[in-house]
This record gives sequence, C-alpha cells and structure tokens, in this order.
Amino acid sequence: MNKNIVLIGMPGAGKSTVGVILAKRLGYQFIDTDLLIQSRTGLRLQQIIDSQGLPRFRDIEEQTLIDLDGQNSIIATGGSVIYCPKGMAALATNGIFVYLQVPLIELEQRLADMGQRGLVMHKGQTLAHLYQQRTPLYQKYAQLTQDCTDLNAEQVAGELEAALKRYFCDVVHSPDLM
Ligand SMILES: Nc1ncnc2c1ncn2[C@@H]1O[C@H](COP(=O)(O)OP(=O)(O)OP(=O)(O)O)[C@@H](O)[C@H]1O
Ligand SMILES: O=C(O)C1=C[C@@H](O)[C@@H](O)[C@H](O)C1
Ligand SMILES: [Mg+2]
Repeated sequence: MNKNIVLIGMPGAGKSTVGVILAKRLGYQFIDTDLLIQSRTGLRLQQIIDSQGLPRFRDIEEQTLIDLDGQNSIIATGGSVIYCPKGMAALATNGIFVYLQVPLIELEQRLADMGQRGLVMHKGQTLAHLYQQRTPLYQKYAQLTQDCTDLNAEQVAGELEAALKRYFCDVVHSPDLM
C-alpha cells in the first residue's frame, strides 16, 4: 500500500498540525502543499494573493498539485484545493481524501489571525459563508471523514490512525473502495 493520505478541510481545521503528527505515527513522509507553493514562488501565500490576485493564486495551487509526486505521504492541502478539479484529480490518482471536519465555532476561535493567512475568499465574505459554501465540496471528495469536535491535535491523529487502519482493512476485503 503506497497510497498518500490527503487531508482536506477548512482553513484552521488542523491539516498541517495533525498531518505532521500522523506522519510520525505512521512512518510516512509529510508534505504541505502551502509550503510547496511558497517555495515555488518565493512568496508567502498572502503576498501572492495581494500582488497577483485570487485567480492567479488558484492557478499556481492547481499546478503545484498536478506536479506533486508523493508516495506513502501525508499531504496537508490548503483549504481551497477543492476549487481545483484538475488538482484534486491529480491527488486522487494515488491518494485517499480524508476530511477533517471541525465545527464553525471552533474554527472561528482558532482563526483569530485570519487576515494574514491568505484565504481564498472575496471581500465581504465571512468564515461562515465560506463554511457553508465549502462543506458540500469537502464531503463530495472525502473517502473518510474525521469528526474533530472538541479533540486536540494529538487526539485527532490517534483517532485518524485507527480509522485509517479500519479503512484499509475494509479495502482489502472490498477493493472497490479504492
Ligand atoms: N485539534 C485541534 N485542536 C485545537 N487547535 C488546533 C487543532 N488542530 C490545529 N489547531 C490549531 O489551529 C490552528 C490552525 O491549524 P493548522 O494550521 O494546522 O490548520 P490548517 O488546516 O493547516 O489550515 P490552512 O488551510 O490555513 O493551512 C493552529 O494554531 C493549530 O495549532
Ligand atoms: O482555505 C483557504 O482559502 C486557504 C488556505 C491556506 O491553507 C492556503 O492554501 C491559502 O491561503 C488558501
Ligand atoms: Mg495548513
């Protein structure tokens, strides 16, 4: 089994934080697509969005996903990947999508510094709008959903490790899940 585990979910859901912990537990590589975008451009995410605009940021994100070549990796994506169908298709060729589902109220508490995180949202949009718009997209792509309500990052990683073991065990018995 050399599939990647691709973490998707809202900004602040814990994809990067949980991803590192999970990679250590499973002995996987860890890849963060936001960091790949930064090293590719030499710019911070917020700088790209401010100086080149959202459509250009999304193009760069899509190309980064298409070019990504990982195996046995936990891949923390940016919250906006679900707007990149070609990028999602590229990730799907060798990965399963795991949705980290966090209640809006917990995300609002975590994202006090939202202005500097370079989110793909339009002026006047709130986090609640974004949550409503994106939730069906995360659900559409997810092969596994991890409920993270009231769990710290270590606990999420622990629950996810167990859920992944169950998932891969089921796959062995019914391979059409992959
Ligand atoms: N399960 C958790 N419980 C509480 N706080 C958490 C949890 N997971 C992550 N955090 C905290 O929430 C913040 C955002 O986490 P993180 O950067 O991992 O989110 P992300 O999903 O990678 O977001 P982005 O899409 O912006 O990259 C960090 O301050 C992190 O420490
Ligand atoms: O959810 C979002 O809109 C984003 C989240 C970040 O991880 C980055 O990928 C980018 O800043 C966009
Ligand atoms: Mg992240």
